[in-house]
Amino acid sequence: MPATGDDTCYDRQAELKAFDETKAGVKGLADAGIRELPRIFIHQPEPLPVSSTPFPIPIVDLGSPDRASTVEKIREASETLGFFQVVNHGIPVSVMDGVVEGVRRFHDQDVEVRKRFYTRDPSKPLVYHSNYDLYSSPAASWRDSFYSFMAPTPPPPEELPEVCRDLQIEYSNEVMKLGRVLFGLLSEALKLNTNHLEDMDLDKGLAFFGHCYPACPQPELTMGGPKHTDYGFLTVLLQDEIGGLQINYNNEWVDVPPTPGALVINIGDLLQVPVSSPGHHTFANGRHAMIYVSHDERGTGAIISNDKLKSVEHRVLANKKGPRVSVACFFSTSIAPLTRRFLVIPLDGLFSRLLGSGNGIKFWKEVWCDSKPLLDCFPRLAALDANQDCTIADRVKQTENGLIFTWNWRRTPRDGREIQMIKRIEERCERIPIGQGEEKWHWELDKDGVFSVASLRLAMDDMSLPRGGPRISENKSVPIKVKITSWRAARDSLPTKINLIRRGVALGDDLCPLCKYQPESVKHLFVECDRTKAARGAINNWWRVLATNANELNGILLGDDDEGSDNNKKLRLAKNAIFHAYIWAIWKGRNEVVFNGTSFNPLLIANLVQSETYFWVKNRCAFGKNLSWLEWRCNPESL
Ligand SMILES: O=C(O)CCC(=O)C(=O)O
Ligand SMILES: [Fe+2]
Repeated sequence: MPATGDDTCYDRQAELKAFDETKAGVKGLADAGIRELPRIFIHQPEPLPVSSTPFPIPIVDLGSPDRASTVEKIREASETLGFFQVVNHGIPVSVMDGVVEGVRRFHDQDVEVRKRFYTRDPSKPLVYHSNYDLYSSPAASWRDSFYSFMAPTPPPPEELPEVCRDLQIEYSNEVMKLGRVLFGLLSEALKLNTNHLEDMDLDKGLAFFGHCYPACPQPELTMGGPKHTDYGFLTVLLQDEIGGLQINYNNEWVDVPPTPGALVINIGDLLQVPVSSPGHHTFANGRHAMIYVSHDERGTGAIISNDKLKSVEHRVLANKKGPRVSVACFFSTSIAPLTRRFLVIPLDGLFSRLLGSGNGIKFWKEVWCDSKPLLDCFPRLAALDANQDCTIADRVKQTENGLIFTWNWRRTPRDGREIQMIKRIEERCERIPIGQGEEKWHWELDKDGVFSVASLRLAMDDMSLPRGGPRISENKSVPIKVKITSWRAARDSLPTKINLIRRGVALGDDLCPLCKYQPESVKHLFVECDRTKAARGAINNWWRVLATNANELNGILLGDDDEGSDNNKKLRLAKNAIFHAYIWAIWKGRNEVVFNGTSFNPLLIANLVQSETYFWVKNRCAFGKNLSWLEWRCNPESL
């Protein structure tokens, strides 16, 4: 049995750090000729099977004169697979081959040269590292990458690595042109004017990623790239001849074999954006609402594809052959301060699902009592069920005397592990309020719980216009998603355990997931909990901004109500940003404990607050433009 993350004897964080500090990436391990994978790379077995029959990923000929049929093919592929390939796309083969070679050369450089680019600081013109989520993912992947934001504002060429700079620029320019063509076709596929998506500026921001998947000694134990969906609008992927990319189609992994001359195109989360029908269960995939706001930032919302186009899960297998090289270009708005006409609102936690009898939800296959489907958490047990497609109502019912389970196993479960797993599932079910009748989605920002774009806009206005109750901060240095979190904390509407219980959600206990000592209210979590006090202490070791002994949430920011004592506006803004970052980082850290079982580390919170606020001040405030990381760390008062 391979070692996994829940083996407490091993200091995973220390191993991750040691690996990261080599700055040599996975390539360094492969070059050293290691035979056995370090345990940080070992993944849990994947529950979904690999498809036994090859499934062709459609190839769309962009040179075809029959536009209607091209649009139709793209529509069909984008609505089902979320993936297609394009040929005759206008990018010369020489440019494609050139950029793959350039990326290969980058990763082949001497380790000392590579090290100079190795960083986790996203403000650098070129970021090179192994596993962007090294410290947060359950297992590291056998991949190194570098990336740059090539549009709307590319870095000065001299900041890009010499071995691939020209190719990176040339290829990105070509992808930008292709992007306009693709967004035109996608607009038509959505029955909109050809220019619709381009006019919304979806084609304006581009990130270039150069991935390298070195030869792996034990590919069956790890992944080249873990399963994920792409965050942005649209991805243009160029892979070399080795292969390994797979997509999840009907709960099977299907290969996307390399096709010479073709590019792989896939829909990202931001183009899917399902919000208008939150009752629809695919909502669990959609993490954001994209509101298109007209020029005065007060127009009506328009949702882009409203769940028509699919952002589909994919992964990359590790391989004994290698290194495999790929170039992924993402059109996205999260890049740079692209345009102020978009507001991307994170919807995590703004919807909560109120379960009915569970008649329409698959017990094993859909997300309902955990952050993943039970099939992913308990694949062995799911395989033992005589009907893996059963609904929640088939397996569990709420009665006056509590929950009644109706299991239907192929054979009697064995004592020991299997019985234990059944107990664990039953415990999870106990935490979820199973009711009667239909499922409902409760929209947190509306008192009736009903979602509409209008209610979202109203809530946004409510946050920004002068009315009673807490208002959303006007501090422009702070991103909206962060301000929403602190606004919700101030109006006591974050789903802490106490608030969930108040809303009738039956939880096992009401204890704070961090200290496990006091009930988790907003006030406890952000103000009273010793763990978050420690985080404020750690932040104060750098810059004394937050009170550790406050009695109320709005007493945390030191000096906030004594404006006269601090007449430096810049400092006031920066300190206020730290307050928002603190709330946001605590909530994020708390959710990681609850949903991913990670531990809460006050020092990491302090680091996150320090680095996030640095980027906000630097990128979002005119006065922060020339701020250096060193100044921010050593002498923030010098702002
Ligand atoms: O390397 C590949 O084939 C896929 C990369 C990918 O999925 C990504 O960068 O998001
Ligand atoms: Fe991807």
